[in-house]
Amino acid sequence: MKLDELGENAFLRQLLPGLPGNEELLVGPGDDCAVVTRDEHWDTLLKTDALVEGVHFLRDTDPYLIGRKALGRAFSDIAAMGGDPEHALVTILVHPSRQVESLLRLYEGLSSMAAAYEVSLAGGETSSLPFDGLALSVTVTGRVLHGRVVLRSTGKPGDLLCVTGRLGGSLVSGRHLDFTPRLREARILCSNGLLPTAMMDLSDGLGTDLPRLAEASGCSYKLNLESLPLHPGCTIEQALGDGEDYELLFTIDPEFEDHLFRVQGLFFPETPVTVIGRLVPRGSVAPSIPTGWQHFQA
Ligand SMILES: Nc1ncnc2c1ncn2[C@@H]1O[C@H](COP(=O)(O)OP(=O)(O)O)[C@@H](O)[C@H]1O
Ligand SMILES: Cc1ncc(C[n+]2csc(CCOP(=O)(O)OP(=O)(O)O)c2C)c(N)n1
Ligand SMILES: [Mg+2]
Repeated sequence: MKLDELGENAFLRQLLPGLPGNEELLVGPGDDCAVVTRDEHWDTLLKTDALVEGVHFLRDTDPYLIGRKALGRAFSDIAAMGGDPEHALVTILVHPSRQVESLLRLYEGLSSMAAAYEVSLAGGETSSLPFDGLALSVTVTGRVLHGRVVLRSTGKPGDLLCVTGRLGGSLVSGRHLDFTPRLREARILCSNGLLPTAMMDLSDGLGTDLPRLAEASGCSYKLNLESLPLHPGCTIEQALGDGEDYELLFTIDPEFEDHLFRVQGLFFPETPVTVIGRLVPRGSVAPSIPTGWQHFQA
């Protein structure tokens, strides 16, 4: 069977359950990052992410922005676990005809994003690609306080569904190349006595990622489409389907709603938080909403 007949989700459902773990692996495939034990204070987060010409950026995209996006995407996943990034390794696969200067500029982008969060670029790998193109793979490690990691799978029926920022139009606006990973907001949400019950980042679009969080948490969901925080000029369909918002989708106990907005107003008033619905017991009919991005879709 070909991948485009199966689709990304079904392929991963087939692939992931058989993979080996070990005693130190606390959270394996299925969440934004893997979690591994470190010491009595910290757990380690592991993330790898690919960026491919023609899929995530175009041939004429400024390489500086490609570099920033490559690392920013992985940082967004670290944020979604309630952690902080520490080190990065970068693999580049590139056709020999490409300009050296463009790769150096790509590394300026990587370096600027790394430096902004005091992350080391600790090494990587370079290989030639036997056909025209450029692909990058970024692996990032991070840390999270021992026992305080926030998973996708721990939301409870009744919890409020919340998003940071605004949604939609990432490709047409160019925002998919120029976003701030929500590390600061996630850190604040995970301290200050709030601790989201579940969290993930929005890379494939709310229409794909919300059902993933709900399913992982063993819940269904109610979504108030009118409440979605749209980027100016965007439609509800775009907010659900465009993807690459790199915002946080998280759930909290409704008891903490007032506290959430006090904390947001005090510590990150520039980033809105919006309640967009709630988790409900599984069995309730999930609304049918347009889905977002899936690799290998024909
Ligand atoms: N080729 C693979 N081998 C092992 N695990 C994979 C592979 N591809 C994806 N995964 C795992 O599947 C889950 C979903 O992947 P992905 O959609 O890329 O996550 P995210 O949207 O958070 O970046 C992740 O936990 C990831 O580790
Ligand atoms: C040239 C181009 N076409 C389409 C898109 C839109 N797009 C590409 S990948 C993607 C989804 C996110 O990428 P993925 O590799 O699935 O990230 P992950 O879920 O693994 O974090 C979207 C919306 C784009 N950014 N650039
Ligand atoms: Mg994806």
